[in-house]
This record gives sequence, C-alpha cells and structure tokens, in this order.
Amino acid sequence: MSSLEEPLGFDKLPSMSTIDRIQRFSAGACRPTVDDMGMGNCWIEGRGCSTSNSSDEDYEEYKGEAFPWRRHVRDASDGEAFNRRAKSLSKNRMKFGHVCKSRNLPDQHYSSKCTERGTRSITNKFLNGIPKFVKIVEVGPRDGLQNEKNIVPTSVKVELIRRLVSSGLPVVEATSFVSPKWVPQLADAKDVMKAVCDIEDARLPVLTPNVKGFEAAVAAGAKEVAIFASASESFSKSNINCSIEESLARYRAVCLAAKEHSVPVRGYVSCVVGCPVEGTIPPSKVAYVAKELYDMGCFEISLGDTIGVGTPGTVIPMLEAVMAVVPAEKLAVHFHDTYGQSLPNILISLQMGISTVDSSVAGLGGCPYAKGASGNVATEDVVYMLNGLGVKTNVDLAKLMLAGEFISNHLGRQSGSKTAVALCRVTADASKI
Ligand SMILES: CC(C)(COP(=O)([O-])OP(=O)([O-])OC[C@H]1O[C@@H](n2cnc3c(N)ncnc32)[C@H](O)[C@@H]1OP(=O)([O-])[O-])[C@@H](O)C(=O)NCCC(=O)NCCSC(=O)C[C@@](C)(O)CC(=O)[O-]
Repeated sequence: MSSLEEPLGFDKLPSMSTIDRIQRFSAGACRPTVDDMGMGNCWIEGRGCSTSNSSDEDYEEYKGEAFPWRRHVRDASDGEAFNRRAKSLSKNRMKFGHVCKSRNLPDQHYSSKCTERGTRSITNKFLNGIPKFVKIVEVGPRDGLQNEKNIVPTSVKVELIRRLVSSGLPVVEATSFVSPKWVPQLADAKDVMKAVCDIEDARLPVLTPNVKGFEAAVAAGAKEVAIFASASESFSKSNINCSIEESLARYRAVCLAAKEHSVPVRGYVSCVVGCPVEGTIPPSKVAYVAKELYDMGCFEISLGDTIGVGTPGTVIPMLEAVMAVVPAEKLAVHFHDTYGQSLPNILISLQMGISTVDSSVAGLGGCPYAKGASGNVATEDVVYMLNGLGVKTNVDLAKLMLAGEFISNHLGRQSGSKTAVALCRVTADASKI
C-alpha cells in the first residue's frame, strides 16, 4: 500500500507514455454529437440532465432547450452597490486581460490566451480535445460548508445560493438531507431548501444518503438529488456507516423512489485515487462503483478525489478505467486541492473528454470524515483557467467573485481562490491610479 504522502509517479502507470495518452485522448476529441445530448438513462424527458456540451450548437441547446429558464436570468442580488461592484470588477478584468470571453479573443494587454498565429497552432494542437463548453457544478453551499465548525445561519446560506445562481452557474448543490448528528452544519437542510426551491435559473440538487433523506428532500421541494458511494470500504464505513455493497443496496432503493417521483439522481464516487485509511485505490474498484451507480439510473457520475492526493499520473488511469464502463459525457470530476493538483487534474480530465467539473466558490470545503482534506478547487480558479482556454462556462467571474467575497467575509477569512485574491488586488491597485 503506498503512502498518500508520496503521489504515485508515472512509473505506476501502464506502459503507454503520458504524452501518448494525452495525444490519444486529444485526438479522440470526445465531442459528443447532438444525439448524445439525449437524456440517456435520465428519467425526465425535456429536463436538463444531460451533461455533454461540447460545441457551440451544444452550448446554444444547453442555454435554450435543456435549461429554458436561463433566458430569464435574474440577478438575485440586484442591489445598486452589487451591480456597481460587479461592473468595476469586470472593467478591470478586461483592462488587465484576465479573461477571454470566447475563442476569438479581444485585444487585451495581458491575455491569458495566446493570439500569435504560429504559437496559436501549437496551442490548438495540445488543446484540441478540450470541450468548448464546460458545465460547472458548484458545490460550495454543501461540500464547502459541511465542514465549517461554526454554524452558518440559514439566511447566509440562502443568500450565497442566490448569488451563485445569479453569477450564471447552471447547477448549485444546495445542502444535504443527512443525519444532523453526523453533519450538524447542514441540520437546516429543510429550511434552506424551502427558501430556494422557487429558484428557476439553476438546478439545485441535494445529497440524500437513504430513502429517509430522499423523502425529506422531496417534501422540502428538492427537484434533483445526489447519492454518494465510495470506492474505499474504510471511507464508506466512516462516512455513511455501512459497507460499499450495503450503500449500493440503499442507493438502489433511493433510485427506485426517485424514478417514481421523476427526480433525477446524480451519483458520487469518493476516494477515487486515494483513501485516508487504505491509501491507493485501484482504478478497477472506482470503475466498479461508478458502473453500479450508472446502472441503477444515475444520469451523471461525479468522481471525487476526496482527500486531494491525485496527480495527472493517477487520475489518467483512473479515468481510463471508468471511461471503459461509463461514457465520458456522463462523468464529472470533483477535485479537492490539498496538494495543489486540482487544476492540472482538471485539465487532463478535459483532454480526456470530460466536460463537467465540480468546484466550490472561494475554495470552501473539506470532508468531516476525511481528516486533513482541504477545500474543493475554487470555482473562480476553474473559471479563470477555462476562460484562458477559451472554454465557455456561462459564468460571470465578477459576480462569482462577489459571491465568494460574501461568504469569505461571513466566515472571517481570506478567499481560498488564488484568482479572487489576485483580481481583488488588481482592482484595488487600479482604483488608486
Ligand atoms: C447515512 C447515515 C444517515 C447513517 O447513519 P446511521 O447512524 O448508521 O443511521 P441509522 O439508520 O442507524 O439512524 C440513526 C439516526 O439517524 C437518523 N437518520 C437516518 N437517516 C437520516 C437522514 N437521511 N436524515 C436525517 N436523519 C437521518 C435516524 O432517524 C436515526 O435517528 P434517531 O432515531 O437516532 O433519532 C449517516 O451516516 C449520515 O448522515 N452520513 C452522512 C455523512 C456526510 O454527509 N458526509 C459528508 C458527505 S461528503 C462525501 O461523501 C464526499 C463527496 C460527495 O463530497 C465527494 C468527494 O468529496 O469526494
């Protein structure tokens, strides 16, 4: 069993070199056709469960058909001050060229994307397989807050969710209907859900560990749920007090109930590369659990590096194993940033054809049952990188940063997003000029 302090190296990979793999996956350009945008095994017709958004047409379809409410995006935090601040951040963002709005970059002082013709073709060669649109699943209000010691008031959670939705995020995981003895921070799940269930601009899934949680969630107005299994026996026991097989049996019951209510179910697999107790987790184990969740009806499977030990060297074989049994367009990646590896791990996942990324505003997070795990990758950092790559997300970085500032101020600490910290400094400096 390898120590988690020593990330696995390329020597642990099967014989194909990493460059070969990247090129193979890039050339494969996992670009689902519009047909692939179908609901697959998702149960609700006409509802936006599909995750594959890999071309401009797909993006338009994503905006117009799958998520019709996006045409009426509301600014939930529509105070004058908020809009002034957002405008000022956007102005400075363009001035300093942090963000490109599309693949055709405007002329900027310091662009994060290359515009020189020669260099651009080399860039294209390496970024060829990357999807043009990435769906970001914001997990801050749930994964981000669940580990906070001091109870965050319900009103703050609700305001955070509203701000995140108003930044353009298509999915905001709102809370968990778990035992309040196990996760006291989310004991107000019912009140949070009741306060936000009228929001139509985004999907607001909630975690449900069993049928009891599912019923409570639906009664409170939840329209989408997520179940969470583990690829590690030890983590399954400490997180949900049962073995992997027992958890799968519970989740089959949740999926059956969800099918009756026409509620879409997302599945998580945690500890996909490492477990705090067991160390390295074999890719075959991750693939097994992912396939079970997919077969029981989950429309999307999110692969969680719960303790953030993965590197591209371990993420590639794990994804390769999972993609052999679950289509890439049904997969999401969920990285914690304990070792600062989230962005390279996300980049390699995109190159392998994944187009859904979980992240948490201001880098909030950590799992109560995974000691030492740090926050999720910060949503601001993901958006900044994707903007730099010319990948669309539909997220307004300035508004997102204000949501991050709002919750960081409440928690009394600096944002965990490097992008947010840097851009705030730039804005402050610019205002002095
Ligand atoms: C699964 C259980 C409930 C089993 O907990 P248990 O103690 O084994 O359950 P039980 O069936 O024996 O019931 C014990 C008590 O809990 C109650 N109970 C039972 N179910 C519920 C429910 N749904 N909602 C509210 N209450 C519930 C039940 O009614 C009973 O109440 P009592 O009679 O003692 O008053 C517990 O272990 C639990 O809630 N665990 C959740 C832990 C959690 O949320 N962890 C963080 C999730 S993060 C994660 O998994 C990773 C992820 C997804 O983020 C991805 C990544 O980062 O990699």
